[in-house]
Amino acid sequence: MKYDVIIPAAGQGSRMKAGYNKQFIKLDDRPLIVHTVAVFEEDPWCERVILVANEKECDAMSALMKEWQMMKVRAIVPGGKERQDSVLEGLKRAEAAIVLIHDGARPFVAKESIHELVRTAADKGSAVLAVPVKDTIKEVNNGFITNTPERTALWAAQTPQAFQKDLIVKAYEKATSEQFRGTDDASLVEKCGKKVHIVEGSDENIKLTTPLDIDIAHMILKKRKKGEKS
Ligand SMILES: Nc1ccn([C@@H]2O[C@H](COP(=O)(O)OP(=O)(O)OP(=O)(O)O)[C@@H](O)[C@H]2O)c(=O)n1
Ligand SMILES: C[C@](O)(CO)[C@H](O)COP(=O)(O)O
Repeated sequence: MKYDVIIPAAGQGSRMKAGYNKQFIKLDDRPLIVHTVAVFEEDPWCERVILVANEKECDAMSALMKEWQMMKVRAIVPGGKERQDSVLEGLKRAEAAIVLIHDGARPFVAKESIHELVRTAADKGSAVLAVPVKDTIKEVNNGFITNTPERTALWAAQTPQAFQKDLIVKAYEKATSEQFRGTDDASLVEKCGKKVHIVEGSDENIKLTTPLDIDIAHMILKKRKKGEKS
């Protein structure tokens, strides 16, 4: 089952406080973005990788992809102000009937999860990886708790998020015309009144967001080298 993947990597990485885009942080021998792209380079189901980069970093990304022989990277396109703007630019270059969208900052997604996600999206239209929430979540206003939602109904969305191409293109068109802003891609499809399916992911599929995540990433890499399962 074939798919294209859009990898938005055009953020600033401001919460990482590295002083430069976190995509270039080295984890063992390779920069973060190379770890992420390599997952798809090595997946026979993946046809094309469309990488979205900061305008000023397109050349640097291109040099990295050549250096690490990431042959499936067919386009490196300049991104936009927010993640949603960057994904929209990437979507213009997608060709396959199934399109995945995956954060450049999530290098540890498992191939088995990707395949289950692709199968579900091909069958049902759209699917996202997610994990059940472990903490109790509070809604807060002006420093006071206003609600404690029932935890069994709460899941934390991850990426990849997978869609039939026509569906996600239409969802992005509608969001653009209605100026709707979502923090993930599925929320744009939900806005169209379509059902999005959940595929249970893994706690290892972290998004490297703050400095502590770098330590966690090193721990995951070490564990994987030893061949340990989570
Ligand atoms: N304008 C943007 C903003 C984000 N992203 C990408 O979307 C993914 C998830 O976003 P996040 O982890 O929030 O990254 P940043 O926006 O870089 O981080 P921060 O919010 O801390 O600046 C990242 O791979 C990031 O590069 C993007 O392509 N274009
Ligand atoms: C898409 C996402 O990774 C799902 O968890 C997340 O919402 C992206 O976060 P961002 O801070 O909006 O980039």
